[in-house]
Amino acid sequence: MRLEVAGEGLPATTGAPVIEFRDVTKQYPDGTIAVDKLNLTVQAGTITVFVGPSGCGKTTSLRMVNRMIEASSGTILIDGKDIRDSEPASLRRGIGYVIQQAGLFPHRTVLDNVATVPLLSGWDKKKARARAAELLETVGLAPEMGKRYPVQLSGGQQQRVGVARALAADPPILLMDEPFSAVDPVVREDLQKELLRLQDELDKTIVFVTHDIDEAVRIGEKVAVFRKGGVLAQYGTPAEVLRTPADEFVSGFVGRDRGYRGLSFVGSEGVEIDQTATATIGKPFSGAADWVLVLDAEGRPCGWLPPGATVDGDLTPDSLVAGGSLYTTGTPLRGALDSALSSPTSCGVVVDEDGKYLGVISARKVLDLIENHSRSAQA
Ligand SMILES: Nc1ncnc2c1ncn2[C@@H]1O[C@H](COP(=O)(O)OP(=O)(O)OP(=O)(O)O)[C@@H](O)[C@H]1O
Repeated sequence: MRLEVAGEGLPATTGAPVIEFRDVTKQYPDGTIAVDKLNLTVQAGTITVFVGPSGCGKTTSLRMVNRMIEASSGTILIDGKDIRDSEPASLRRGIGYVIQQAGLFPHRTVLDNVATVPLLSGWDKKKARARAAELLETVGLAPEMGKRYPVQLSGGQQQRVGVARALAADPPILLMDEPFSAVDPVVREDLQKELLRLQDELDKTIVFVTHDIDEAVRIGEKVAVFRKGGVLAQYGTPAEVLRTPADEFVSGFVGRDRGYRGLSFVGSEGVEIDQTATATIGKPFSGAADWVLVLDAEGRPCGWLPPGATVDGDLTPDSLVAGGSLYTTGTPLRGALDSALSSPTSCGVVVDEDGKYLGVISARKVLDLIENHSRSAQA
């Protein structure tokens, strides 16, 4: 039986490889040119994102790497070796494949879904299940989820299982085709963060397809923007694509609000931090006319005390209004804006790397910095 699971086979032990597309074209039998003379190098151990509008050849490009689709002309090399010199089945042993909706087997438990690849590789059941359980933990799923069937999981959980299954053979390459597009934005952001965390640990060469530029710049170390006809419009770091779009098509695709997106790459230099009134939890406090930021004994922010709130004796967490997100100094400016906008006082709380209070930053000041930044970018 041929199972549609890429990455099947024996564990691969080589490090992260380089993938090179050299003059790769794909023309379908009906004459459609899906990919047109693609030249691109996916660097070892990076997450490279293929992004572009629908029908621009992203999926075709991705599937040519594991030979689910054969190129019409040109060459794809993995670590310098032409993929046509490997049997598709053996090639796919080193390539995990994750798709939208996870593509799990509905009649197998989650654990058995993940164990599929090791079992196919001849592992005994016990060992394969132990490996599967380990992988569920790696992708952030509780062990008891292993007993469930896919339909009993949320979309986000199913995607995690899909990732665990693709990782089961420890393939050095991971191909991910719109893996997170069927889940809601909050879960999607969680999955993106999780993928970045995983990649820190695993060091794979990952090619990730999406039509969402926000997703591309969030997770990609390199971004390849495709246009209709399978033409590569620009290939660069997210900052390069956002700051200096190669042409009208890319700047249109990246969008008018790219100034805001670009903040992800602007450091916090020039951010002025102010001080605000603070109080400490567990200590006596009688209230104040303005907002007061409450810290724990170690100096970490716990929340805000509203103006005019009276406290009878020691300050307790019950009397606090939850703060917004915290902004860690030295991280990109976008976090400062998020922090200011999510704060009940419109002042974001700035902390050091240990999470200890340093000061506050007003939304006004962040917005001024954004304006200066976009003026200098335009210049
Ligand atoms: N089997 C096929 N036969 C003919 N044309 C095809 C075939 N598969 C894809 N195409 C065409 O090739 C082009 C590229 O398709 P592809 O699926 O690679 O694009 P995509 O960028 O991944 O799109 P999407 O984001 O919508 O998935 C499209 O015009 C598509 O209609």
